Amino acid sequence: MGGAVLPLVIASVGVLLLFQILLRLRRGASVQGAVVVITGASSGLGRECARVFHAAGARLVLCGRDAARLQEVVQELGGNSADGRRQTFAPSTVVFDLARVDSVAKAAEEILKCYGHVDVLINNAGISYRGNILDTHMSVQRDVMETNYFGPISLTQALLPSMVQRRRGHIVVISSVQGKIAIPYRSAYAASKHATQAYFDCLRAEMGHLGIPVTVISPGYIRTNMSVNAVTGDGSTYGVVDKTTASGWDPRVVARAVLKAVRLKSKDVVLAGPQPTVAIYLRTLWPALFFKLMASRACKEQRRKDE
Ligand SMILES: NC(=O)C1=CN([C@@H]2O[C@H](COP(=O)(O)OP(=O)(O)OC[C@H]3O[C@@H](n4cnc5c(N)ncnc54)[C@H](OP(=O)(O)O)[C@@H]3O)[C@@H](O)[C@H]2O)C=CC1
Ligand SMILES: CCCCCCCCCCCCCCCC(=O)OCC(=O)COP(=O)(O)O
Repeated sequence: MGGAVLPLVIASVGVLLLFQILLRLRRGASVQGAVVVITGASSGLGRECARVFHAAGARLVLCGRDAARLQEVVQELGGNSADGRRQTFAPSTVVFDLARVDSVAKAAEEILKCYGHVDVLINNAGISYRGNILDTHMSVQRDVMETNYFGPISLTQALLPSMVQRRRGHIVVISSVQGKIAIPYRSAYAASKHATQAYFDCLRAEMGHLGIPVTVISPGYIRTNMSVNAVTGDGSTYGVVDKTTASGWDPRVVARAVLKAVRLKSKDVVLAGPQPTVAIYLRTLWPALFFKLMASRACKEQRRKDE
């Protein structure tokens, strides 16, 4: 009896590893010719997603606030072309400000006019924040919420009816590790990402029977301009490249993971190293320790600021 245990364990581990390898090898559905809308496509992760989805043959609608910077991306990606392997398409652009929620419905109409429908909406645009709660204006808390939460959900709700009608479509949102754990001096940002996680989890459940998948992607730090563009407690721009951002993941790696998640119709994906991943589990399994660690992190950061 005892002699049979070891081979059984080895066989089980082998089957599990094989299963993992097979999971990794899955390619999922193609995005060739699919209409993919990307918000925040003018820089950072959105721009890399534009490159990756364009190369995969998607018909892109790129969104942002700055027409000139969006055009730069269009120029870089080039016009329609076809080689032996794949046809690529010149992207369209739609310019609008997600924080002006009343303008989003009109933007959605413009987006729909590009190709008549949307196959994949990637809610990527967002802004971060740096500040302590005591010194943060309520207007800043609201503004971050408008850009990161109300804007994306307005766009989603404006595009959903046409997806429901076609019984086709896919909603993706770029949240953050901070949609799963809250860290000190990020109240506005973490709150907006927690709200995002909750809304899109509800949407996934409600869209399940209609066959419209919802994917929430939660990256850790990514090497982009996000810390430079972050807003502070008084509404001014932070303007600093944080060490954590500079040493973050390469946005190309994250963009490829976004494409993979779209192809596999994944539900919830965390793209982060061991520390943030462990922190997410700790928050649920051992909250008291997690809160202690966050309090000590807050003290350390405060001391650093005081020095
Ligand atoms: N960088 C990081 O460490 C991480 C980033 N993320 C998430 O990734 C996403 C992309 O951020 P990232 O690329 O890093 O940052 P960037 O600052 O490089 O890009 C942000 C993009 O969002 C757009 N944007 C900002 N505000 C608005 C608005 N009001 N209306 C329309 N578009 C807007 C910007 O467009 P423009 O200014 O040209 O109008 C820009 O294209 C965000 O949702 C962010 O929360 C998640 C985890 C980590
Ligand atoms: C291996 C042992 C680990 C023990 C775990 C201890 C807990 C450590 C806390 C780790 C906190 C991680 C925070 C990660 C935050 C993050 O990745 O945020 C992503 C962003 O959205 C970045 O935005 P920002 O504006 O904050 O730069």
